[in-house]
Amino acid sequence: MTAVVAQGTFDILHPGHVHYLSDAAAMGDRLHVIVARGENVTHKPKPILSDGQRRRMVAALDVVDEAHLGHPEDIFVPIERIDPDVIVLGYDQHHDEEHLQSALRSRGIDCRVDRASARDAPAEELSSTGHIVDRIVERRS
Ligand SMILES: Cc1cc2nc3c(=O)[nH]c(=O)nc-3n(C[C@H](O)[C@H](O)[C@H](O)COP(=O)(O)O)c2cc1C
Ligand SMILES: Nc1ncnc2c1ncn2[C@@H]1O[C@H](COP(=O)(O)OP(=O)(O)OP(=O)(O)O)[C@@H](O)[C@H]1O
Repeated sequence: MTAVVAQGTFDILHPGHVHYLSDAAAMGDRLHVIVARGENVTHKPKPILSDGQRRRMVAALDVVDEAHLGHPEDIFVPIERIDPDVIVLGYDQHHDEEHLQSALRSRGIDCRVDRASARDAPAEELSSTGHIVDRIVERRS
């Protein structure tokens, strides 16, 4: 049984999220998703939806076996509990594979790090939360 971990913000679900999570699910038998706490999202605007709502929406996806809310301070706490065989990063996530791998090793966590593929979105599709929010603001203002 290969346990896989994927993680992200997942604010306002779109087909890009489904692609990432389907890709991650295909790399093992059981997919766990860690949903980032809003307070820890610092590289882009804070999520619109609450931590609990984002976690519940991710949990409702077919490819997801378990969705966990992230730890507020230490990202390795949920990893230690889940004990995955592989962590699958999103194709564009800023986390560095080598750096993450050595941090895992120094915590005594034996797990490899892989990356999901990018997705070719059809032109009419909005597959970025930032673009969906921009479109809403443009249409409603
Ligand atoms: C292996 C791994 C585990 C993570 N676990 C958590 C966690 O437990 N709690 C959390 O808030 N964020 C966690 N994150 C980080 C988020 O997914 C996200 O990268 C972070 O909240 C910052 O968002 P931003 O990078 O888009 O600013 C984890 C990231 C990685 C790579
Ligand atoms: N169109 C896409 N194709 C492939 N993977 C995607 C796509 N959109 C999102 N993902 C993956 O899903 C991960 C989790 O999504 P997250 O909600 O953190 O970011 P996002 O949807 O790209 O948001 P934003 O547009 O605000 O940056 C992303 O880091 C990314 O790797």
